[in-house]
Amino acid sequence: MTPRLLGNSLFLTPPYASILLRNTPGFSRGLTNLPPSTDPSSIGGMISTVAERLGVGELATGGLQLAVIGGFIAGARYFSGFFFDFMKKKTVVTAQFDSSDESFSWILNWLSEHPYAQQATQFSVSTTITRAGQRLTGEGLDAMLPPVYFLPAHGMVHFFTYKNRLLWLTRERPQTSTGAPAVAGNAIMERIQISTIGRSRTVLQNLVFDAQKQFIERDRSRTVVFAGDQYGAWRRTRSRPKRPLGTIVIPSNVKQHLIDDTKEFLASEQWYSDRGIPYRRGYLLYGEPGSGKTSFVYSMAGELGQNIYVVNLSSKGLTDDVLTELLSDTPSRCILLIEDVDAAFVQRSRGDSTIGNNITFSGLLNAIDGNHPEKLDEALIRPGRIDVRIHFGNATKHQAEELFTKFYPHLESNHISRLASQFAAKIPDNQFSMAHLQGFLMVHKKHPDQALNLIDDWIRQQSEQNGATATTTATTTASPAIEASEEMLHTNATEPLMQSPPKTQT
Ligand SMILES: Nc1ncnc2c1ncn2[C@@H]1O[C@H](COP(=O)(O)OP(=O)(O)OP(=O)(O)O)[C@@H](O)[C@H]1O
Repeated sequence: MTPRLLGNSLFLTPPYASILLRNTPGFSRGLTNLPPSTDPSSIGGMISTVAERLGVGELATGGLQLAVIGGFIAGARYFSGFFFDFMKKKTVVTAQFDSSDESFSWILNWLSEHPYAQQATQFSVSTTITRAGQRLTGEGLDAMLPPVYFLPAHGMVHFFTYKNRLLWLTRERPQTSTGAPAVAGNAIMERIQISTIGRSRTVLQNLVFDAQKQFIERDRSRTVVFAGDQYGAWRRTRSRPKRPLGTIVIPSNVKQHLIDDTKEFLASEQWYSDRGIPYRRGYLLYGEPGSGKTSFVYSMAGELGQNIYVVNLSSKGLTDDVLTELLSDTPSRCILLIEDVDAAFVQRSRGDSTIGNNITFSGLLNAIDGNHPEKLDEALIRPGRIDVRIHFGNATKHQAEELFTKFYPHLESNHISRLASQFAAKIPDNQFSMAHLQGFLMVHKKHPDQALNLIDDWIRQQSEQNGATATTTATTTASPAIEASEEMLHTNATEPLMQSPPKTQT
């Protein structure tokens, strides 16, 4: 191999030239062993001639040859890469999807349903479709089995067709300049690139829109839940089948009132805008654990066709700034679910300025109000922040009866309503949470008669256990947090189940 030939091949076939350079270990050694050429038509010969005219010695002539050839090759490599990129830009369109973005999930979902992914011989198997490490789980057809997604494998090129066009795809994990895997959030970043020949990007754009539509379609019958992370970004965490409101057992007048209230709110954006009032409505759900507060929010989300954005005030890493960032970044229409708000009341009543870990009460108000410092001294519960308060208590007899009936929908209605009223008659009012009763009925989910026969024993057992717990609690000092929160709950326990401050709209 002579430098001249190599030089020619570099310019004539750019892509191969760079491979040649990388894969020819003897090349540099061969170069250093080259004697100064005497052929005047070769590059070496030309250099020798120039060197002779300049009166340079033989050793120096060899060095000069090396320098010129080295420069020549470096230049050739640079220009070949440049040329290759230039040609690629002119002839290939590429769409890139990073796992830090929502669109990555659309593409993965689309790919998992594309015939190519079903037939590919090199494929990866996943039980989740991840976006920056966030799991989309629990979406299998069978609730007991996780879903399985078949996806094109990493680190290779996959060819497939879309609308009669040949496309190719690569899936890779990008690296940082130090060679470490790039991360997005707390997960290793992934990148998908889809390319096709041509200069028009219409085909790739259509693919993206198809993928988006398919993804949204899948979500239509589901409620999608996003959680705020410590960087102030919303991450999709899961989607759940919509829970019908009928499965939530609370007084029907309250339920209906809330449905009407929220629907009216959703229809009055213009009204708020005309009066310069912030377009939001706050609902405070408070009361006993396991009384259906969270379930009710999810059902309302399904009923209203809204997604849920959850911030937990006790989560680590949540600061005032992060909270403000999150709340200012919610979509114009959504349900913002702020969990553990009681932490705010409890610690404020103790005189603490911080809630949970790193956020302050004023920071919370700030974030809710859209960052208006002049409102900081106002309490959290006032119309405009919290417009409706709903108390969720332990199960009443009436709720127990309804829960029982809903548990056995397949049984003959007269029979089941007779059993249900007998069951309810045995349940003491306001003693057990709905979650607790649900747990008992789950054990007898196929045997309502058995449930009725065993409920007395269960109540006795629970009362004994509770008695033991109560004694233990009485002998230990209750934490100030518990005392304070009790105070607040008791104040409201005598109120009707739902209270609504005077409406702003008349
Ligand atoms: N009123 C209710 N109607 C129907 N199911 C209920 C009701 N209350 C509780 N449940 C059931 O009990 C379980 C727990 O309910 P949920 O998580 O909604 O309670 P919660 O009030 O939000 O509790 P916590 O305050 O501890 O978060 C759920 O499976 C739910 O189906």
